[in-house]
Amino acid sequence: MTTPLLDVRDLDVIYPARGGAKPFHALKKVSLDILPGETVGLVGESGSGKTTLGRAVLGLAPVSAGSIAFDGRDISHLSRRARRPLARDLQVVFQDPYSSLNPSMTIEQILAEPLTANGVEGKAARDRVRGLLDRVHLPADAANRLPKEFSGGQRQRIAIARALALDPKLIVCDEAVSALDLSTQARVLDLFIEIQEATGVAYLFVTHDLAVVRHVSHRVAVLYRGEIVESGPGAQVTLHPEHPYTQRLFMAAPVPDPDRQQQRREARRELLAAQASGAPGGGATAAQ
Ligand SMILES: Nc1ncnc2c1ncn2[C@@H]1O[C@H](COP(=O)(O)OP(=O)(O)OP(=O)(O)O)[C@@H](O)[C@H]1O
Repeated sequence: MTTPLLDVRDLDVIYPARGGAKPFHALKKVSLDILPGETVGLVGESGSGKTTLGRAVLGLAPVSAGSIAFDGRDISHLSRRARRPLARDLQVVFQDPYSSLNPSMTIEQILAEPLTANGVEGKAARDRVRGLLDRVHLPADAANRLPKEFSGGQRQRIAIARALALDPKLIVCDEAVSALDLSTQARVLDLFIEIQEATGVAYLFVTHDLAVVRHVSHRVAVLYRGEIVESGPGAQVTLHPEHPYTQRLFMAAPVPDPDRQQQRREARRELLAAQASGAPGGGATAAQ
């Protein structure tokens, strides 16, 4: 059996009380693993805790109970300093390509920064920057330009190139295509897949967008109010969801195939009718 690259076990995240608000229990006993080279899509409605899980993996949210192991090592409670070397293997691509790149740095400087911090300098760094631009299908002369000279999709390619600079094993993609228009989204998603096929990188793909999760994920986990209510192979969870919350989530999502859309409408009507009559499997759910 392959050892997971990321192994989250019984994770609780409780945000401390602040400004008169009570502590907030954002994740409850969440378990999830990602194998090397695999994409796990994490879906759920707004506020379900998706970003919190990504942030906990990155050391940006408090681990109140449970554990997070990466590449066989417990990283649940590392200090900032102890975490630094992890940046080689564990990277992130955020949603907003407009705020995630330093506007005063050239693309070469942006891409060279993680390289320099890891002792790759001079010609080796310049060659690597050229290779990274090529990897994300941007021209070599992009190196001398500033972020403001690029479109949203191109900026996201630059953010992806930066995440790839040190050949990471896992990238947390937090709503990484949500700010892009649909056709740009599709091209950037295809780029993620192409990069994975070429490098073997794994992704934790955090998204509220079910079309996105269908497109990229080998496996899907569904979060509802801080708990994973269903997980399994992508096709199984997205096409034949078992948990009533997942059924509602996916049936409410538009899909491009009109036949499939019709099937979903009918299945949704049946489910709602079953819920209204209190039939088994149609009513008492964690979603209520
Ligand atoms: N720093 C924080 N302090 C207190 N509560 C927080 C904090 N960050 C998030 N929360 C709360 O935790 C819950 C989960 O938030 P989170 O951002 O993880 O959800 P999400 O599923 O990613 O939502 P969205 O899709 O809207 O980004 C929300 O109720 C949110 O208000």
